[in-house]
Amino acid sequence: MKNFSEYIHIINKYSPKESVLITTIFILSGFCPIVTIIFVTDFINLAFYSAGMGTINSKIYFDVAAIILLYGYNLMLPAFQKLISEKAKINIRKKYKSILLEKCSKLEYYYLENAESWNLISRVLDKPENIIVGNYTAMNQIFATSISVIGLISIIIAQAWWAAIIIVVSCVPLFYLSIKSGKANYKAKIDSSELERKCEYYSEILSDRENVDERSIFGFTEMVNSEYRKIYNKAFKIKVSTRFKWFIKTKLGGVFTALAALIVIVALLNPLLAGSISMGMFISLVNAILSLKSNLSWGLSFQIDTITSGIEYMKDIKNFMSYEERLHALDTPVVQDKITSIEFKSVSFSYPGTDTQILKNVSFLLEGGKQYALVGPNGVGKTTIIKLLTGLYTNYDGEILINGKELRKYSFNEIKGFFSAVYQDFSRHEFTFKENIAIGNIEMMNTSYIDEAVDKAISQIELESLIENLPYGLNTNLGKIHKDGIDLSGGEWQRVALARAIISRSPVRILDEPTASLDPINENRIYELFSKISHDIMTILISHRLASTKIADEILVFNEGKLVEKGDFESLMNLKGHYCQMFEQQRSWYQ
Ligand SMILES: Nc1ncnc2c1ncn2[C@@H]1O[C@H](COP(=O)(O)OP(=O)(O)OP(=O)(O)O)[C@@H](O)[C@H]1O
Repeated sequence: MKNFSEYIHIINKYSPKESVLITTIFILSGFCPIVTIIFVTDFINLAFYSAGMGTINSKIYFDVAAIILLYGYNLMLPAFQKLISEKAKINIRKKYKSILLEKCSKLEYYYLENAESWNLISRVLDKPENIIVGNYTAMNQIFATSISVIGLISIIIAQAWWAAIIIVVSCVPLFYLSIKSGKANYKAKIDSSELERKCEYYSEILSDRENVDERSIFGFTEMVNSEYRKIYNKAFKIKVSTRFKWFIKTKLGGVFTALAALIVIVALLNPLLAGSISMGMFISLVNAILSLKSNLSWGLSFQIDTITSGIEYMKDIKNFMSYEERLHALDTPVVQDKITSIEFKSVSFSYPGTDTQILKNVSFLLEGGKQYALVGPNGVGKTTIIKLLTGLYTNYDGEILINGKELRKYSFNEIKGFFSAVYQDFSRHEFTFKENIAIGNIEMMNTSYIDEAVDKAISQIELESLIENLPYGLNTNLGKIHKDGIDLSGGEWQRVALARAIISRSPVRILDEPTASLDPINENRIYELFSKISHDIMTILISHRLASTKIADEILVFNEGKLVEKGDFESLMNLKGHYCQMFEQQRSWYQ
């Protein structure tokens, strides 16, 4: 019931005018059948009377006008209601969906990496406006039908009370089946949503510009296409077979209601023959019962079904809203002036919901102003260390100290203030060239200092010649969504990401495979530039190209979640351990 009223609360809050209009329309339409009975009865009685008298009673014109108005209202109702519902949907999309999106961006990181919670998040964010307005409309429709049924039953009770009971009782199986159907349909939606997301992914592979080269060179279009069709059919079957099964069941339930309506119509013949109801009343009651029957057996089951699914959706929303948030997740980073040390003390870590220990009792000390490199084979936990360090996961054992203070004692925006980063899958923002760099320093972005800072970052990463060739210089839109957008090469995008990291005032720079898209000459140049501008800054570089780690003050070598070696290049080479072996192997490629 609480979930049920939540819809009313949401629409009242975010689209109050439309909610009042929708309710008014439906209340009026609920009274329509009863008022129609009154006028149709009067009209038929007057028609019979006029025929008997041989003269038309002028009151009949008033009845005709009222009946035309009522029919007109019923005719216009769907279009009018659709118009208002669309407006309500726009409001909900604008106001309520942005609340859901904001919640999403505040969530603890593990919800985004966990498949189950990610499925729920996708369901919740999938067009909430349609579900919310659809449910509110269905509720009002049921309210309107209830008004009509109560009105009709009150009239019928006066003629034959047992007939009214038959109508009410005949609705029970329909109600029951509709509720079951709504639950089953929502469950089918949950089951099919994961498959639908896979379909979306396959369709992206088939249509994205980014995938076009691989698609044509490997010729996997048909393979992906057939996989897409297979999964689409599976999802379609889950949804359609459930819908079909429950459609048949609810329609069978509707047969009860139809039979009951016929029994009541036959039963009303008695009072008609006994003269206790007029011919006008009989005809208009039959008319009303028939239209109510189709309303009950077709409309009502659909509305109950919608509401039951909607209640399940509201449970999802509640679960989503109860997901833990990261405090200060949306706050701008607190500028941190300096870093003196970062220390991992016996840190062990497993990703939430998994048993595998990714980091095993890892300890090391990093000092401010120095350059560090984390190296090791794939999957040994290098990026995981960065995730812990930047506060994305806090469920580790041991201690992580930043400037001597345990990381969990900092607020999230304080932690963010320590770091700037260039990740392996760095972002390619569809903004202008200048904005792509400037967002690295949000605090400064809207001040007059930003132009100077952007220019400095551009010159430090030596991007001037690239900008000279752009049609609007720094104001050129980058990416594909803008009509005049210019796409950059992978290496050029990566250098823009590096400039973004440089403009940030944070004292620790994380470079996770930052030069993977650069040619060797540019890569070398970038590391030289970085070391030149990084005197009072700590740099943490993750790289598989071991030549690039030579410049680091200290190299930390990881294997199977453990720190196995550390030292500068010379000492690690002399040690002739893991690092030396990997380095020699890479060197042999070039000989
Ligand atoms: N969200 C997650 N949930 C569960 N396991 C994860 C998650 N993210 C990463 N892992 C696992 O943690 C291990 C370490 O991953 P990590 O990305 O830290 O390795 P890495 O050393 O950076 O590897 P690479 O050099 O390939 O980038 C991997 O086995 C990976 O499968």
